[in-house]
Amino acid sequence: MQTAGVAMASVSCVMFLLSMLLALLHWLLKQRETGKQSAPPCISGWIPWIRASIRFGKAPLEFIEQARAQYGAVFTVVAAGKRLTFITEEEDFEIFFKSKDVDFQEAVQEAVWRTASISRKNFYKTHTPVHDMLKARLAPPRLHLFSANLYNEFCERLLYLGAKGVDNLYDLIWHSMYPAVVNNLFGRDICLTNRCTFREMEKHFQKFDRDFEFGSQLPEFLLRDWSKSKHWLLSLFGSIVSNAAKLKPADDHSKTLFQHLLDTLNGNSTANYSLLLLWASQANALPITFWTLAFIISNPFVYQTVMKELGSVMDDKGNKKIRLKESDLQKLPYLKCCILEAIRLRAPGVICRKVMQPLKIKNYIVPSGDMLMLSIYWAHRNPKRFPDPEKFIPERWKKADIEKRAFLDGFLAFGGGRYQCPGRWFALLEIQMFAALILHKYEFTLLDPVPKESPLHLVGTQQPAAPCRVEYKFR
Ligand code: HEM
Repeated sequence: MQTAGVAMASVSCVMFLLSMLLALLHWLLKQRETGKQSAPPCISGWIPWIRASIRFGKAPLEFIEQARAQYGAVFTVVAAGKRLTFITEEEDFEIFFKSKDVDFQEAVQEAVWRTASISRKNFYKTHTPVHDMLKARLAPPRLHLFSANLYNEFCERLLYLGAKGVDNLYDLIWHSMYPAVVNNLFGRDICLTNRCTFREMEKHFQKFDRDFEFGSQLPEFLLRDWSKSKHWLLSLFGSIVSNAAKLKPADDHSKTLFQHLLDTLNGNSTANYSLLLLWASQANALPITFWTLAFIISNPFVYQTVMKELGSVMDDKGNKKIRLKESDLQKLPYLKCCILEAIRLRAPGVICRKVMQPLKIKNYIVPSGDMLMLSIYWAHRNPKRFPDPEKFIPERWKKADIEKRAFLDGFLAFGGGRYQCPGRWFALLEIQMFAALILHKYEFTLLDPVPKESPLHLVGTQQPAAPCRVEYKFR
């Protein structure tokens, strides 16, 4: 009787376990089915994975557009083991900038560690205060604190160009603009910007900038040259930081942006953040200045219109010392339209956020852990927003209220949301001031066609794919 009872109990126990197992199996199958249905199309698989990675790595910008045409508005690329989910339609961009289920800091933290050796702990402690300080210090009401000094720095650098010459336009901009802006933000000659020591710093910074994207993703031992330049720059900033601490002015208005950065960091990762600030302030603004000047000089009607406008604000002898204040720049709206149009055409390849909770986009569920990617470069080629999108048409910006610092709808070059680019107003100031001064002082002739943009990089604005020589002489 007892044994029969035990046997019955064991059978029902087994039955119970079996039914639980079946239920679990059924649930798993269902999950797989719904998962399959709802995740965005994924470009992966064994052979295609390698092929996708290689194609993606060789010309990532083109790859995004081809994948969109083939797979639709939302798709995932598995590249170098990471899931990157792209959204390409404007109606989905609000989720990217505003959803609480996506995160900026989680998206960039690893890249910040790889490029500037800022630990996760230090990053979370300091990132938001640094961002807020930069946003406040570089806000429009404070730009006049930079402009007089920036003007003097630019004038001095332009003296080195002499009365005439031939040069690659990109190099010419680099050598004139980079030391001037670094002096302006960090303090005069504090970052080796005097003529003798500048070349070494320039060499390391250019190497750091060129492979920044790879450095942000790969271990350093795979990028020996890049790593050498990174550590050279970090150790340079190590000594700059300790010197700067001794020279700190007490008055708030006399401090450079760099000194405000040191105050905010209070000893945490100071050299590391200084390197990131140097990179963020140069990596996009310099190529955009190149494109602005190249587009203007190569287009006779635009060039003439810009020069007419400049003539109405500055005296017409380029080699005389003229003054140009921040308020004068407001009298140059056409030049500003040219800059904004150049930024539209050469906007950053992608920006990203990390998905923290499964995210519904269209009929798909994007799994947590994915990187959500938005290509500003392609968003700026939406013909509904920007008719004839590939053409350089400064006139399209007449519709924007430039005086009130409003951009055109659909223009996203500076990102958006909580961590939008804090340097955007300073960027527009420096590019406009530099372009006004150099165009007023020199007459330019292009010796090469305007090059195409390099398809290699996704992070930041595009660099020219080939040299572009110009001849310049005093007006
Ligand atoms: C035309 C020039 C520039 C362009 C197109 C540009 C664009 C951008 C973009 C797209 C982002 C990412 C925003 C996001 O993900 O939503 C960014 C971030 C940033 N930009 Fe700019 N930028 C420019 C110039 C500058 C300048 C001149 C500075 C400094 C003086 C600067 C400082 C920064 C910093 C510090 C960040 C990181 C913000 C953070 O981590 O919180 N940028 N920029």
